[in-house]
Amino acid sequence: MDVLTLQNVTYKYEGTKKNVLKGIDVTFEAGKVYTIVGKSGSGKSTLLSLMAGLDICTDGVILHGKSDLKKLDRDEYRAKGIGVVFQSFNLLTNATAVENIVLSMNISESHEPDKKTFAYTLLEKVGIDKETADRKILKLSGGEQQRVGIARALSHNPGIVIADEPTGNLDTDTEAQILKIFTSLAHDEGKCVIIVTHSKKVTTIADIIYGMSDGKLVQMKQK
Ligand SMILES: Nc1ncnc2c1ncn2[C@@H]1O[C@H](COP(=O)(O)OP(=O)(O)OP(=O)(O)O)[C@@H](O)[C@H]1O
Repeated sequence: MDVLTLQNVTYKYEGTKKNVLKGIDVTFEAGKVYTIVGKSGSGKSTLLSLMAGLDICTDGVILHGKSDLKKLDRDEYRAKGIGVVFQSFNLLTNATAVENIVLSMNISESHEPDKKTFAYTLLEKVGIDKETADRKILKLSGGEQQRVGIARALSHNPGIVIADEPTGNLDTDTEAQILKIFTSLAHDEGKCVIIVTHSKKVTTIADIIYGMSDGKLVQMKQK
């Protein structure tokens, strides 16, 4: 199933002259892991921010299923359709892991009857036990924080998970553990997982690798 389709997507930052993205055509399907690689400044994060509904393209169309992101309620799309994982985790450091998840569920107006129990279950799924879930983020390791970041992205059960350098701050072993979670989300749960990365290790889990070069996306490998 196609979950995200980009047709001739072009983007220029306001007040600048140069197109950062130049006519991108690509389809992302459910159940697959995609990685996007490319030099610094080639436009990867810009592309992710458009797919995450944080901005709209200057030209072209992005479809979520059959719905045009330009016409959709993008707040709703961000709250329910897509989960985002950041390199720097972006968690509330003075709150506990479980509080971070519950807060995110409140923001996305989750209808889950018992949010706290659901949050513990979600955290357990990504390898965070109850004792760790009750600790403040500041007292968790980088790998644990990223697991919480993934659980938060999953808290509204999105069909698409996008991640910007999700293992950039982690050691090799921890990176491998986090990558297992992403693989399982795609292959066992049918989510569409899109990861921007500079890490060779991350590209090894990809079903499809795209290279971004000067605002254009080129398919490099398909399993
Ligand atoms: N807010 C902005 N205003 C103007 N230009 C911007 C803005 N943000 C990014 N750019 C420019 O857009 C281009 C693409 O940037 P982008 O962050 O998408 O690249 P990237 O491939 O993600 O790089 P990196 O790997 O370093 O994160 C760069 O030339 C950058 O300078």
